[in-house]
Amino acid sequence: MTAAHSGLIARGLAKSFAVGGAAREVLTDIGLDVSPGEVLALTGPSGAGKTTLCRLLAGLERPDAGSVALGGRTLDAFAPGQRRVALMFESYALYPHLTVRGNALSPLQAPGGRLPAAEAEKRVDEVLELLEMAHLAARLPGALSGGQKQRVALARLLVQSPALYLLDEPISHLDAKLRYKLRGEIRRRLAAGTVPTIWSTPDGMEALSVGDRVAVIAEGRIEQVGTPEDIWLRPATTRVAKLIGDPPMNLIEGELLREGGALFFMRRELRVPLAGALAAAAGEATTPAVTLGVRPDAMGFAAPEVPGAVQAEIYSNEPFGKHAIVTADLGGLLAKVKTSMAISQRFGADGGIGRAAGLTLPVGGMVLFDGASGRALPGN
Ligand SMILES: Nc1ncnc2c1ncn2[C@@H]1O[C@H](COP(=O)(O)OP(=O)(O)OP(=O)(O)O)[C@@H](O)[C@H]1O
Repeated sequence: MTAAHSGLIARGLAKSFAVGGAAREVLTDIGLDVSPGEVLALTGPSGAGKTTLCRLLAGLERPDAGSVALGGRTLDAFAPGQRRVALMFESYALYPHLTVRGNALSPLQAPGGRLPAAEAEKRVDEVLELLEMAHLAARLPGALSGGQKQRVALARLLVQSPALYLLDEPISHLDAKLRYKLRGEIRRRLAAGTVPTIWSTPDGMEALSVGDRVAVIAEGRIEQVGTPEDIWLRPATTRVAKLIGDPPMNLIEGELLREGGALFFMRRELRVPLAGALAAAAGEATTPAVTLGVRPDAMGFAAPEVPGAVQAEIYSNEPFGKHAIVTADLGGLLAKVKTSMAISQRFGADGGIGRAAGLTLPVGGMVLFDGASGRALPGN
């Protein structure tokens, strides 16, 4: 394989595992490009194949098909130790007999990564400080919490100067405060360098926040690769739409209806006029069955009698302090609306469960998907 750039290039990777005597393909035709200094966030549900893909790239598993190049050379014949890949294991794999500092220093004392002692110590100090672990430097892993162990594994990764960083769920076990802080700090550090990074996480919002680009994987296939904005505004499939967002996009199955010159999306009493890009997308539909995607923060509430408001009933009302998630029942169809606390409180002290409300739909900010394949219609 000739490399088009000096980052990571993977083409046609496939992997099966034998389960109960039969081969089960867990990765199919995976292609990825990660440029030098780029952070590619890899996100997908549990079991999608994220860890297996990281293991293939690190050389810990052999692919059944496909090829990997890094820094302009093909890695396929290289053993893990020859690949200059820094992999942070989901299971941490710490040395139990070494202190936190000893674990963090270990890659800098190994052949291939060795640094002069003073420089190695300095790098470890700096990374332990960044990860708020300096005060635990003399502890053994056995005396650490799960989140602290995860930070030791992170430290051991960040001290290295590899040709590729692979971070497999690097901050999943940290408390929320540290997770928010470190995802920014680590991203900043990785993005300032020239090493390509893959950051795997099941959390779609974490992926949007850390990735220059995001690759969404489901059932062993890449569903979409794009900038965080692409993935957010133009999910390629309903699967991607279901994985991204807190809460994710509302997906409403319905039908297209042409009346006079106008196009509508219909689902029982819900009737949404389609204009602009949505009308163009609707024009590409091959069957009337479509799915309309609406982000929870794109919808609003109005009094039920306001003309154009969709008649709904409050199903649940969850206050989060800064905003609220109100679930509206549209005649058996539940839609989540992300709204302000002030509006959610207007429904009453009890949350207004069962009260009538009007739901207003956005003019833009919606996506139409083909009802059968779940793929976004061209033109969205
Ligand atoms: N050694 C193995 N033998 C058999 N099946 C395996 C093996 N390793 C992984 N699998 C299967 O491959 C699929 C992908 O697993 P993988 O660990 O790569 O997913 P993941 O996306 O990393 O999930 P998680 O977020 O839960 O870590 C799963 O169905 C898993 O059961």
